[in-house]
Amino acid sequence: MSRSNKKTKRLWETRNLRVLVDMDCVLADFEGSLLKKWKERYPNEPHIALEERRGFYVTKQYGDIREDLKSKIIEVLSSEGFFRELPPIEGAIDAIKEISSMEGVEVFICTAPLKEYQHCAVEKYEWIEKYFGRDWLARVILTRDKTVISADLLIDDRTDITGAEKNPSWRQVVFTACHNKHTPSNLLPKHSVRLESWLDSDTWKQIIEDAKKKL
Ligand SMILES: Nc1ncnc2c1ncn2[C@H]1C[C@H](O)[C@@H](COP(=O)(O)O)O1
Ligand SMILES: [Mg+2]
Repeated sequence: MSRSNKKTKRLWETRNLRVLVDMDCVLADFEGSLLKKWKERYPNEPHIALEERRGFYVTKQYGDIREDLKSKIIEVLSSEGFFRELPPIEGAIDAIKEISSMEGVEVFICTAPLKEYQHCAVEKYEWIEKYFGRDWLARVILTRDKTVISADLLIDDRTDITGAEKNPSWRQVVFTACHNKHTPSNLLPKHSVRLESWLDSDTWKQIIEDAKKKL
């Protein structure tokens, strides 16, 4: 086979590695910001320190303390500016830009809006435009069912993702967050790997390279 034919063959045979990246607790500091705003809004109510957080839904853990705290937490989460003002998680923006510039890799931001979507959905777009630029708006997937989205990897903090598709095409990279850091590895999704921090670039680069080899 001639050199130019070989190149053509490679172009036909390879496809991009598709990586979905979650926003809350992966790119944006949802939990830290919620705790800060909760204490400001309700200084006389009990709060749950990040070290004490267990289980994905912060709303449930507050509701377990006292039923009415759940609706108060939802009020803070759904208030104007909550999602727009979330600070980025350390190293996240640079890491995602670097992953997306890697040869043969495409990145989409895949995030679930609150059912109280009025501010949340719009502000998620504003946040992405602010930190990634306007071009990235074409890479946003807003869905409450991530199982139906086709990809190779999903980087997400939630450890019990379910939906209409029983066998999602992606393998999960469990991003460590306050609510899942104590979850033992036997309770993590099948075939998942953990990523502790975006600052651990050796690990995320290895995960991407390993996934590329499996294409
Ligand atoms: N830890 C959380 N507790 C309650 N609600 C949460 C938490 N993390 C995210 N959320 C909200 C915010 C989003 O609108 C949806 C799902 O977020 P996602 O990070 O896309 O799974 O739930
Ligand atoms: Mg999340």
